[in-house]
Amino acid sequence: MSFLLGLTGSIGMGKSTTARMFAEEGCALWDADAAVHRLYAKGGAAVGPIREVFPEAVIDDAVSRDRLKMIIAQDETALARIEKIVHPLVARDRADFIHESTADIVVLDIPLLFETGGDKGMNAVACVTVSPELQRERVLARGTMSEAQFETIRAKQMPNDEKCRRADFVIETDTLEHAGQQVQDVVRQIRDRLKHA
Ligand SMILES: CC(C)(COP(=O)(O)OP(=O)(O)OC[C@H]1O[C@@H](n2cnc3c(N)ncnc32)[C@H](O)[C@@H]1O)[C@@H](O)C(=O)NCCC(=O)NCCS
Ligand SMILES: Nc1ncnc2c1ncn2[C@@H]1O[C@H](COP(=O)(O)OP(=O)(O)OP(=O)(O)O)[C@@H](O)[C@H]1O
Repeated sequence: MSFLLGLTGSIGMGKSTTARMFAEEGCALWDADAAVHRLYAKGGAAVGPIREVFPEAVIDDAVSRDRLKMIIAQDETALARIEKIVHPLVARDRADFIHESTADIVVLDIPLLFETGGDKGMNAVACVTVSPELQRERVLARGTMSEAQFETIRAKQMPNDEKCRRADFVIETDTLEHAGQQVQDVVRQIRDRLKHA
């Protein structure tokens, strides 16, 4: 059984970038957002259940994220109803990945790890962090979200300092070089632990 390292952090804090650094160190990588993309795509397991609740969110047999964002902006109960459909499907995808993996360390990139109680199933948790100013700048620079959408998502997430307090490792994503050094250090510590276990 692989060592399960949860990787979390608030929106735009650098999870995906840091996750790729873990993959470069030989860890297997599972990405919750990528799982959601597969579930929403044509043939994905979320398409049918979403269509039943929000028929207007499905275009060409795939879930439209733009439509979902419009629905969420107009109806404050919508996100919770979407989550109720999506989260169990994501959990199944993750369990299958862990079951099939042969790597010594599996890194699970999960934005809502603490919010959904997923941290309990991990051997350790790493949290990425950066200043709120840089976070905002990075998210808005992507151009995929308005300021209001960013604030809605951020308000729903556990504050980042609390996530960092609860994590076993904190990785500061101020520069790529600094983050890379911290990733190597975390991997070294875990492999040392596995050697002596
Ligand atoms: C709201 C949606 C349509 C926005 O899509 P979009 O492509 O613009 O953004 P993306 O999915 O990359 O999300 C950006 C970031 O927002 C945060 N976020 C996304 N969904 C949620 C949520 N339900 N609660 C809190 N934060 C969230 C995460 O940090 C995520 O990484 C999409 O995120 C969605 O369908 N969310 C519901 C499913 C879900 O709960 N996903 C979270 C991972 S399991
Ligand atoms: N260590 C770093 N140094 C400099 N820039 C970084 C670093 N990590 C991430 N970034 C930049 O910050 C932005 C957000 O990073 P990334 O997409 O990895 O965040 P995320 O936490 O996965 O986002 P989300 O929660 O929205 O999915 C990107 O533009 C990325 O290039």
